[in-house]
Amino acid sequence: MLKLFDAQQIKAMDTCTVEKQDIQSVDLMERASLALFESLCHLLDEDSHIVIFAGSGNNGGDALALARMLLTKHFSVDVYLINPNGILSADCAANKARLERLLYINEIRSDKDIPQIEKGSVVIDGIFGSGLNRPLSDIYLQIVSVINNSGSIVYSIDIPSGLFVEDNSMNNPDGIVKADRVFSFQFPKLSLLLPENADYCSHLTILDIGLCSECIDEQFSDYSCIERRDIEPMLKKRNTFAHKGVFGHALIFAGSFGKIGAAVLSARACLRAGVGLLTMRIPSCGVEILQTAVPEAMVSAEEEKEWLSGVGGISDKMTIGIGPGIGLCQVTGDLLKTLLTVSSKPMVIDADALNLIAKDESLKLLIPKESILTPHPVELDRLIGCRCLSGYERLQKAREFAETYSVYVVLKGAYTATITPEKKVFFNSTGNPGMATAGSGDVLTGVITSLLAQKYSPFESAVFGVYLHGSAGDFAAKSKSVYSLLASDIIGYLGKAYRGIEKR
Ligand SMILES: NC(=O)C1=CN([C@@H]2O[C@H](COP(=O)(O)OP(=O)(O)OC[C@H]3O[C@@H](n4cnc5c(N)ncnc54)[C@H](OP(=O)(O)O)[C@@H]3O)[C@@H](O)[C@H]2O)[C@@H](O)CC1
Ligand SMILES: [K+]
Repeated sequence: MLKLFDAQQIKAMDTCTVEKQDIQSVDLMERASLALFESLCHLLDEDSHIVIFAGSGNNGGDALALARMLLTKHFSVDVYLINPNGILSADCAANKARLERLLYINEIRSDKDIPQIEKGSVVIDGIFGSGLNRPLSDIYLQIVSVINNSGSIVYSIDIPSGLFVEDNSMNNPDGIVKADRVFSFQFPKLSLLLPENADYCSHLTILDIGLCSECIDEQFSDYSCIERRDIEPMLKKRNTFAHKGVFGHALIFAGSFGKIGAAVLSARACLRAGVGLLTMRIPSCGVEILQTAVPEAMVSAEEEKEWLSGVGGISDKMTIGIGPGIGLCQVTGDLLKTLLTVSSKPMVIDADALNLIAKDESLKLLIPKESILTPHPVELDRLIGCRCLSGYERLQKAREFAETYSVYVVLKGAYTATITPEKKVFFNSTGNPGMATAGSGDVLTGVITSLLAQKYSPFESAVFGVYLHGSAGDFAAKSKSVYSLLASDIIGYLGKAYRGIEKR
């Protein structure tokens, strides 16, 4: 699991590593720059012209060390050191001295010194890193504007200059470098996983710079990234003598007139994710459709033709999922209230079930503890009753919600975040933009309900389900492309996603 840290913690681990490994901080900078150099070389052409912008802190120091390394490979390099106050960090000054022996360093002290960037150049952005402590102004704004308007490929060191590590709600969007790729040292930075910052980081590479693991373990963090090695041990092996009764009985409430497709998708996904038995509670208009499309599912037909109004037959043995395509009818809201009242086991709540809860405050208190709620950002905003101005704010509000109601919130997005009742946040690392398509959420509900029915804990059902869903989506995108991917394709690749987890 990759932990995510704030700027102070990063500094503390830096200092701790230098102490524990008995090295100088400039040696750690050399190690970081070497990791960057090796990774970057794969992306450069022999005749690339490289324009490096270095700031006065250690991010600038990294950039100057990188320039020296690129010269050893005979790249054409221009270096601009932005130093309006004439004060450099010690390690930046050390690297300036080393580089000066090999290359003339241009210094930018006023706007007259800002260069035009030659067309076709590759820009390295080493102006500010995790030490940024205020939005950019003056000369820095002008330099960022020149970089962003240059049409060049831009690679940022550690984090795009001008972007804060965590909260950018009060930042100036014009004062942030737009990077084609960010090479982040050791850990991703929280802000790079939030949707409002998508323009500043098209691709992300994490570089291992050998920070001391003891120093990392000492630092507490509420934020982590889930990796495959965290998921693999969760997979429950199947016993030779297993029968369908062992793998749980899911009961999914889904569909309304015109939205029976949502029920079909969640049913198929639930079965493909391995549940033993599945009952679909649907309005009667969907019975033939569902029985034809998913013969493996049982159907509990609602008396109403077009929407759900009654809970039907439920038992304690069943694991409930509710929401895909159910609509917002008052009678369906009443059904949801009854269901929340009579159930004490965790359930999966999605889509219009979340919107119905948002409409009736009293329902929130009825949600069984440890249930899994799977909102997209707009559904989350409705649920908490306010329009969040940033992904960062939304994440904090979702954490408060998860704690207040003792539930797991799966906040869907490019890096879907599973938030626990303890307010811990686990970002997912699989998935792709092709999955931003109709029905993708219905598939996720089916998968998570399936895992919960198979006795995965609510935490495992959420993080494993999200990982599996994303991984199936990645296989689907490889075959169908991100443009043509359908939610049904995700279901089709759930088996391959399982194989991927089971392989090693
Ligand atoms: N993680 C690791 O272990 C390793 C980290 N390493 C690298 O170190 C980087 C962090 O370095 P850092 O702490 O020196 O901060 P960095 O961002 O370079 O500069 C901060 C300086 O800028 C200033 N300043 C701030 N905001 C400003 C503004 N808006 N406008 C103008 N000035 C502003 C502020 O000074 P101030 O003006 O506040 O006095 C301060 O002096 C990190 O990102 C990574 O690249 C590797 O080398 C080794 C391993
Ligand atoms: K940077």
